[in-house]
Amino acid sequence: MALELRTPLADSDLSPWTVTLNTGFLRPPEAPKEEVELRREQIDLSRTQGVFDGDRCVATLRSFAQRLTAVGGADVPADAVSNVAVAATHRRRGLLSRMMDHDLRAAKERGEAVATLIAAEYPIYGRYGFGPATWITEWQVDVPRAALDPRHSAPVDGGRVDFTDADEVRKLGPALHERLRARQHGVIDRPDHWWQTATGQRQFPNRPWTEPFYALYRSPDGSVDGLLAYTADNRWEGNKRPHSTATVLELIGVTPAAERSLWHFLLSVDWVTRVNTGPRAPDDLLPLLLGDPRAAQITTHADWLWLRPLDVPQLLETRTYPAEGSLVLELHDAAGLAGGRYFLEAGPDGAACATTARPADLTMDIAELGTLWLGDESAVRLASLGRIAEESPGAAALADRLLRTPRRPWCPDVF
Ligand SMILES: CC(=O)SCCNC(=O)CCNC(=O)[C@H](O)C(C)(C)COP(=O)(O)OP(=O)(O)OC[C@H]1O[C@@H](n2cnc3c(N)ncnc32)[C@H](O)[C@@H]1OP(=O)(O)O
Repeated sequence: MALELRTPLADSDLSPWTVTLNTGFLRPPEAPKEEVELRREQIDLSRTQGVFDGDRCVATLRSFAQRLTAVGGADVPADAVSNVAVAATHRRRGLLSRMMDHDLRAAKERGEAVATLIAAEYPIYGRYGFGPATWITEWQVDVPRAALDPRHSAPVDGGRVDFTDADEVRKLGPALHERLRARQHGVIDRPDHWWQTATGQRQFPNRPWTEPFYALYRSPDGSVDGLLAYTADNRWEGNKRPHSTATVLELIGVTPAAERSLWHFLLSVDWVTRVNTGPRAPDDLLPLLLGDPRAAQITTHADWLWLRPLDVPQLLETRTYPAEGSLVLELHDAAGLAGGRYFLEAGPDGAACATTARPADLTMDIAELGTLWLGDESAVRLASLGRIAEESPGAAALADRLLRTPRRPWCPDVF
């Protein structure tokens, strides 16, 4: 029997679709009523695909509209790809390729500048034109060794840290996050339902929920500049010695003072002897805020947000550039979505990008532009690896002067 790709997904298909997704993600192979209800509210069925073998759902993929912050703080419309699963009984028959092709073409037609995803495994998505664009580092901090100045448990700048609750987080968090989005490239927007699930107001039935501790940092003028959410176990060693681990679910600050104050606050909570930071930008301030930076051991360092360019002029004209320069980029795109030769003229006052007949300075696959666009990777390094061809001498170094950023991009969210 032919395998049928259904999109938009019918409401009645949502239950088998959920079972297939959960099975692929090695979660209990069921679709509890509450979970289906939650998905019905949160997902866009018109952008959801299911492949059916007769009555059986054997593959899932969905996308949704997202905003992604470019270098400089403006954002671009993105096609966020998520919930990709193919039943183990039907793997390696091209079902992912079929669904991805359908999704990317639809995104291109809608005018979205880029597709985004967080890859379960590194080798899956490069073939579709995605390149890793941001990385994350997780640290585990040995608190006693961190040698913190005990006076720093309260903000040193006249600001204050206060515990708060989920209701207040839902009230104040979105505006704070919008300020983060306007200053940190790589951040994605958060729909209302993100705040509901992140604060336990709506819960997936098969995922255990522990109410976290919340704290807000307020600057001396009273503005809410930082938010911390963490859980802590309550463990003791023999001889009544506390040995608790705090795990950060969220720590965002829109000023260095907010970040510093929230880290120092968390590291001074009594009984906490270990802090797991969760996924941070690799250049997070944390280790250098410690008296002994070696107290922060890296536990994970991994690729995070992957980007697949769909509209090259829109991408290159939306971001900012620290220097003047022009480059001709020859981009190969096997899927025929965004390839071509583009002339970029960029400078601190703005940029223009359009197709051109001029000779190329750099030739690369479209995935490499996905890797370069947020400024994290070096074109010189990619040229050394043979992933970029330098057609005119010095073009890779010029690309680095134009594209790279002093601080690294960071996407704090999973989707
Ligand atoms: C954004 C997210 O949702 S990430 C979550 C991804 N999902 C998972 O990891 C859940 C478990 N895995 C799966 O469901 C499936 O194995 C998938 C979705 C990863 C792949 O689905 P499939 O339908 O088997 O992929 P498909 O047959 O279209 O493969 C296309 C090509 O990618 C390759 N490929 C697919 N998955 C992998 C992988 N995990 N590692 C390496 N290569 C892979 C295939 O070998 C094939 O190569 P070819 O064209 O050279 O023959």
